[in-house]
Amino acid sequence: MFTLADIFGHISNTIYLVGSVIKGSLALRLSWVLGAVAELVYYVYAAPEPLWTSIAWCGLITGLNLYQIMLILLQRRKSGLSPQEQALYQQLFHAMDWGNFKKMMKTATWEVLSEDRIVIAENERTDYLFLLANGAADVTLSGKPIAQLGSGSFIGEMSLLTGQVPTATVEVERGATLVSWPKAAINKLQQADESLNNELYAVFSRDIIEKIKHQNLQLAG
Ligand SMILES: Nc1ncnc2c1ncn2[C@@H]1O[C@@H]2COP(=O)(O)O[C@H]2[C@H]1O
Repeated sequence: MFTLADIFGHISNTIYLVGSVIKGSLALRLSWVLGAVAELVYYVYAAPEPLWTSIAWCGLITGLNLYQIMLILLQRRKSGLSPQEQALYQQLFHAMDWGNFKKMMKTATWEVLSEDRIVIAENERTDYLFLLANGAADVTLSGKPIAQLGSGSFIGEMSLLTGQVPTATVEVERGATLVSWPKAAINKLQQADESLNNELYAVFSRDIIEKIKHQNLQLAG
């Protein structure tokens, strides 16, 4: 039969376990705090007398992690970027300097599509670069499907790089979260800052490599 102390011991270790599986330093720190608090209760009731040395260690671990959580939250607030933008940075733009990414995000517009939308049509000049932050899109050429795009894919980066007309038609599915930039704003940033320009090339290269890898798998399969 479990005693109250046993239950808190198990709760504590379950929290540590879950916290270790979830990605992200904030989740890990939170699990350390919650786990240490549950462990502290365990040490109060596990023996006839509270185990003061272990309780003191739990208190110290809780305090240090609370301090680190505060630093992470302060850093996030100072960064001036929304949690969505920060997630985008971690996922796709980490090759870019944080300040340059912020400059890019200033010219970006976020939108959740209420219906399917053709954002780029083959051979028709477009004034925008898109990023599918979340959702799916179909790429067609002369009406034939050639690829499917998932979260984290750029749309229109090829024509932005070549200066030519778009190579395909892209229809984004309803419910998708789309980020868009006026190409003129991106070009202006590229011309004003060589490092930003190089970093953007690195980001696009990664995207195009992923597309080629995906295409290769489709061709092979
Ligand atoms: N084979 C492909 N796989 C994935 N995406 C593609 C493929 N061909 C074209 N695209 C995307 O469709 C877009 C059409 O406009 P762009 O040529 O500017 O940029 C293109 C890419 O973003």
